[in-house]
Amino acid sequence: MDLLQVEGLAKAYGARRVLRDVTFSVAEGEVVGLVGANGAGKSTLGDIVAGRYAPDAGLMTVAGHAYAPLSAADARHLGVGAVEQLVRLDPELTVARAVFRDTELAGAPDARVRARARAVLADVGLDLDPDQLVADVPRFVHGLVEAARVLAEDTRLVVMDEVSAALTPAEVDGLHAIARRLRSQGRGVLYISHRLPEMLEVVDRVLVLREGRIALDAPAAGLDPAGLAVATLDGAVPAARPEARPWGTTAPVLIPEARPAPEDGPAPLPALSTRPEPSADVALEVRNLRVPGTSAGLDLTLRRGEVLGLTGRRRSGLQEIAGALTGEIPAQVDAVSVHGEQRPVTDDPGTAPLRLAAYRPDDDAYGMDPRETIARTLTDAEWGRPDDLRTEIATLRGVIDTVHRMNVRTMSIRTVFGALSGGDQHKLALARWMAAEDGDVVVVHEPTRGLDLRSRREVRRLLDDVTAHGRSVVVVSVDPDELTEVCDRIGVVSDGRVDEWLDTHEMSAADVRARILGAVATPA
Ligand SMILES: Nc1ncnc2c1ncn2[C@@H]1O[C@H](COP(=O)(O)OP(=O)(O)OP(=O)(O)O)[C@@H](O)[C@H]1O
Repeated sequence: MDLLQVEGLAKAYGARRVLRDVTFSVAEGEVVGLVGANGAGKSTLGDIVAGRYAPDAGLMTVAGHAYAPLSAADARHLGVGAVEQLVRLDPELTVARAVFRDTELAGAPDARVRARARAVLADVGLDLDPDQLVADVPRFVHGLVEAARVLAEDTRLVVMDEVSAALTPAEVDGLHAIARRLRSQGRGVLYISHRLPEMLEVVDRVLVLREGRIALDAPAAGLDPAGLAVATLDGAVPAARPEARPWGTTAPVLIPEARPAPEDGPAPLPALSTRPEPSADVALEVRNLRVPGTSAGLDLTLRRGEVLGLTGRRRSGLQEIAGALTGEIPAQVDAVSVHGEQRPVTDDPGTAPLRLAAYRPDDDAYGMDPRETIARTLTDAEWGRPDDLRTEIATLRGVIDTVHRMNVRTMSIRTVFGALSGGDQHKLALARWMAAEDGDVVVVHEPTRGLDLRSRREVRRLLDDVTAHGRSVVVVSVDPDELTEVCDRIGVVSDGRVDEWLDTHEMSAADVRARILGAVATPA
C-alpha cells in the first residue's frame, strides 16, 4: 500500500522554478532513492515532504490521508521524520541520550537509556559508544546518530538527505542497516544521495529528479551506477577535455563559447582525463610521522604534480595525520623535507613540523558568507572600483567562467551564495580556495563530496590544472569512488601508518575501489 503519495508538486524561489510537476509514491516497507544533479531540487523536495517548506502547488497524502504539514514538528507528529547530513546535535548529550531524545525514553534513568542505546546501535552494527559525548563524535557522524534515533521513534516515513555523504564505508553499512530495519518494520524511506554505487545496494526503486519533474522511476535492480549517473545529467555524452589552463578568478579568462549556461540546457559532460605520470621530483617527504592515539609512524613521499589520497576507518589515525600535515594536531616526526629542503624537527610533541594549507568542506556554507553574492564570493579583488573597467571586466569574466565550468544552477552571479544548493556551494568554495591558495603542497578534504558526476569531473579537471602547474595535493577522503576518481596513488591508513600504496595508473578503477573497501569495510 502507498504510504506517501505526491502529486503535481511545484515550488519556485522567486523566478527560479525548482519543482514544476513532481509526482511519485513511496510504499510501505519501501526504500526509494532520490537522485539528481546538483541544484535539481532534491533537498527542496525532501524538505517539503518533511514539513520544512510548503509547496506552491500540489497534493500529498500519507497513508491515504491528506498531508499538508505546517512545520517539521508537525510533520513528525503526522508520521514523517527527517535525517539531515549536517544536523547539529546538542554536544553535551551522550550518544545514548541523543538517540532517545524526544522519545518516550527521554526521561528514563541513564542505565536504562544506555542499555537500550547499546542494543539499538549493536543491532545495526554501529560502532558508537553510547556513553560518548556528542561533542566527541565527528560532525558527519551526527547524521548517523540521528538515523539511529528514527528507529526509536514512531514515524512511518523517513527522509534521509545526503546522510551517507561523509561516512566511512563501515558507517554507510550501518546507515543501510537502519534503512533495512525501517523497511522490515513496514516504514518507508526516501533516500537522497550522490553516492550512487552505495545507494543502489540499499534502495528498492530510484527516482531521478530532472528539470523539476521525476524523469525516471525505475526498480533499482539492474540499474548500474555509471548509467544512472549519466541519466541524472540529461543523458549528456562525454566530450574531449579542453586545454588545461590556470585557475584564477582575476586572470582574464575566456568565456567558453560552446558551453551554454545551465539554465539553457545541459553542458557536455567532460571526459575523465588521463593525467600524466607525476614528475620524479619530490615535493614533500615525511619520515615516521607519529600522531596521538596510534602506535605506528607514517612515511609519505609526495611527488611534484601528484594527487595522493589518504583514507582509513575512524580511529585509524587518518584525521590526526591530516591534522598533523596542517599543524593543527601535534605530532612527532623524524624528518621532513619540502622540495628537497630539510625542515627543522624537534622531539617536542607540542611543535608542528608542517603547516600545509587545507580545504575542508565542513563549515556551514563552506566557510563563506551566505549573504554575499556569488560574484563577490568568488573574488577578493576590488572589481567594483569605478576607475578600472578592464580589471572589472576580466574579473567578472573569471567569475562567469567559473560558474559555467562548475555548472552552477543559478540565474545570476548576483544571487546570494546561501541560496545555492549544497553541492553548488561546495564547488564554488573549492574553486575559490584553489584559486586563492598559492601553497605548493596543499591538503584537500573530500573534494567531490555531495557532487554530481559532471561536477566530480570538473573537480578532477581542477586538480589536473593545478597539478599540471606543478602543485601537489594530498586528498583526505572516506569515499572510495572519490579517491579512485581523483588520485594518482592512495594509501589506506591503519593504526597511523600506510602499509601499501595503490597506484591508480596501474589498476582498474574497479580494482582500486575493491581494494580500498577490502581494507576499510570492517569496523576497527
Ligand atoms: N532558500 C532558497 N532561496 C533561493 N533559492 C533556493 C533556496 N533553496 C534552494 N534554492 C535553489 O533551489 C535549487 C534546488 O536546490 P536544492 O538544494 O533543493 O538542490 P539539490 O538537488 O538538493 O542539490 P545538491 O545535490 O547540490 O544538494 C537550487 O538552484 C537553489 O539555488
